[in-house]
Amino acid sequence: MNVDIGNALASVASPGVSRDSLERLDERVADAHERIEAGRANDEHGYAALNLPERTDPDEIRETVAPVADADALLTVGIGGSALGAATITNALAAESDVEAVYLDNVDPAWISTQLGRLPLERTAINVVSRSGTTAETLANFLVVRDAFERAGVDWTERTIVTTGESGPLRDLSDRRDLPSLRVPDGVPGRFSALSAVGMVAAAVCGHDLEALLSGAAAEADSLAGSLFECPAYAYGTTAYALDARGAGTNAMMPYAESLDTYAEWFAQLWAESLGKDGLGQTPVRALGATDQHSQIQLYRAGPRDKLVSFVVPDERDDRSIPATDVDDLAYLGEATLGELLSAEFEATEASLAAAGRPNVRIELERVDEYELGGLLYGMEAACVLAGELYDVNPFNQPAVEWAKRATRGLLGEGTFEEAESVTEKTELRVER
Ligand SMILES: O=P(O)(O)OC[C@H]1O[C@](O)(CO)[C@@H](O)[C@@H]1O
Repeated sequence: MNVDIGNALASVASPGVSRDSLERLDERVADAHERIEAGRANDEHGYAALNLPERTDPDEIRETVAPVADADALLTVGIGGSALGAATITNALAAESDVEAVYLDNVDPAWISTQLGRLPLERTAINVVSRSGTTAETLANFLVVRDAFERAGVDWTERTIVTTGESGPLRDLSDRRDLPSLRVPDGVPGRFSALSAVGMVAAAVCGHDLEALLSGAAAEADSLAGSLFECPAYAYGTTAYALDARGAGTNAMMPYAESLDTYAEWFAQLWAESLGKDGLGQTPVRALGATDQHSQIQLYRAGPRDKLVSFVVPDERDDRSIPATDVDDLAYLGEATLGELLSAEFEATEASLAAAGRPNVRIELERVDEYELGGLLYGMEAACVLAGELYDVNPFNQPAVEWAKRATRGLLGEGTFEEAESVTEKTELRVER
């Protein structure tokens, strides 16, 4: 990935960051880079995720998924970082695969039943992913999926791949049933695990090029340097941090490729769960170009000056011509292609924000393929770790999510939890029709 931060400079936008401020921040980037490299060298928790390009073994992953190589559909049962990385890869590359990748990353009963009802279970592989092995939604969905396979007379043990930690209920089940399984590498938080077996099992079952994904990530890793002016990932992380410090508390991630829609969702978890700490953090918002030009841009251009817009744009894309028309007013379209229209829309929207003095950053990819995706995922993870250093927060934990998990377990009778009692003591001011 390449990054252009020109439209985030104070000479263009407000809030904006001046060149001088970037120069001063670059001294902190040098220190942060040293810290990150030390964390990588010692395989410290979290930093270890930035070693995945050289640690992940594509052969081991392909061997493990070989029993389900005949699948027409892949049902991934996982949530958060145990689904979004894989979904980003397989949804971005869906046009290249004959395998339909479905993600059960919620417990909405009607939706789950619809998915199970429409898939050819006898030719569907099950990919169960949970780092902790204890996540209620994932385990509940897995119990439901198993039951559905059994009712359909399909042996789920023949079609299941498990990715989890070294211990926990899912590890126990996997060992007990001798299921093909892989380990979530130690020290790699869920939202930073797309380039491990967590993201790669789905990519392998869908036939994507694991080596290309990892070498794209490795190239990004090689670009990490002690200056933001030499490292796209750090340039992005520093700019986002600097803009937040100057009032842009919202970061709208707006890829100009339908295939990158899930990437924006993955970014939202990465940015929110990593940096949302100690009262700090920039709120990630998902948007999509050109679609959200017709829903969000009014606000981004004329609303409060509290947003950074982050565009992701591929330079090359498969194209489709717009047929010529005898309607004079539409002649300008008939002479173009959809890709040219989308690129013009992107450039026009980027320029429209700059013209209104609204900060935005461009993240450039050559095209949406395995190599570039690997680089994008790694680059944004490194940008996030760098931003964590600048915010001086721990980007690798997520203690605030545990309250609701305890309350849920209490409400479902799995022991006594004070959080569950608080749920029943809700303050009410009901307004009824
Ligand atoms: O992989 P696991 O342990 O099932 O967790 C799933 C997700 O839930 C979280 O722990 C948040 O609840 C995320 O950090 C994680 O990606």
